Amino acid sequence: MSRPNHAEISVEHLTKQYSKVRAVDDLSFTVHAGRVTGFLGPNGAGKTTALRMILGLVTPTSGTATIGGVRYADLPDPIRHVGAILEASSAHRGRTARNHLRVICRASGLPDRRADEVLEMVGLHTVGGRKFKGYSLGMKQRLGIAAAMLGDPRVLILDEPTNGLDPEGIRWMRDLLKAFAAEGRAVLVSSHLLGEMQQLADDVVIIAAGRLIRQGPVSDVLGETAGVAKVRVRTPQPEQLSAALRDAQLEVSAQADGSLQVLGAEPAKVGNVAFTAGVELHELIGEAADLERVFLELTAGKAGAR
Ligand SMILES: Nc1ncnc2c1ncn2[C@@H]1O[C@H](COP(=O)(O)OP(=O)(O)OP(=O)(O)O)[C@@H](O)[C@H]1O
Repeated sequence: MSRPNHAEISVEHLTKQYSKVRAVDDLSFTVHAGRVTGFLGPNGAGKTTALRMILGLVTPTSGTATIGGVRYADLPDPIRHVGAILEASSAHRGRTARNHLRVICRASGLPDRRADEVLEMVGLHTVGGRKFKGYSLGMKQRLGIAAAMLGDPRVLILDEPTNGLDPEGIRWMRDLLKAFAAEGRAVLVSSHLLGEMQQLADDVVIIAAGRLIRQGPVSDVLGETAGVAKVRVRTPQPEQLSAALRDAQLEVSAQADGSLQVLGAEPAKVGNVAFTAGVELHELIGEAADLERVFLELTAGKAGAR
């Protein structure tokens, strides 16, 4: 067997049974180096439990989670391999951000200057001397990322990192994580915000009720459910067009605003059907399947919270 990439996360048959709840159920997936992997599932799906098992904070009932082939607990110098944020960063309220990071540096055998380097990376260098208690939630999130990056890790694991960030902060986070992955590192980021993942992730792992629903490149997962692609079309001859579209085996429904919605077709197909039927079009808009709808479709009937 070839040795796994040192930044690859491999989850195999991971299961966590609490007394009554099976929080994670025979879950297997791989997080590849050089890619951002979105870990998606409704609230209570088991994301946090799975991440905590990868980080050695929760003991699995069965199964394994390894990073570069090694369990987290067996990594010789974990801060240099894996950076993680499990919740908005917390620090001593009266301590400055810079001192907070320096404390971690000293405890981990890293040079003090590393604190300033990561503050610069996350755009907090001008406020590094301010006390933590004055930090906004967005600044705390940035500080959390700074702390996760101290050891220049090959792997970054983040649980809902955009919670509390404003749109500018979300864009910043997205660019940072993409740049991190582009350097050949692995990024695993959980979220229940699907639209956000669509813009951030290269791959997705979708779970519900502790079980794997889908995994793969975002484009494949969206493509698989191309049937949920929608086209909105406006015409002065809606009856004629509806009939022609149904003849072409497409699903059509009239909308309250007078337009028609066609499911499972590309705009070109709808345009072609209209042209062949001699129907005039005033509007033709394709709406790509978004992750939100794919997600609802894939997890239908599989409640997240148990
Ligand atoms: N320590 C625990 N003891 C008992 N049950 C737990 C424990 N931790 C989690 N659970 C249960 O396991 C299930 C999965 O929880 P988990 O927090 O992993 O989900 P999640 O996908 O991260 O959800 P959220 O997005 O809401 O954080 C839930 O039903 C939760 O109540």
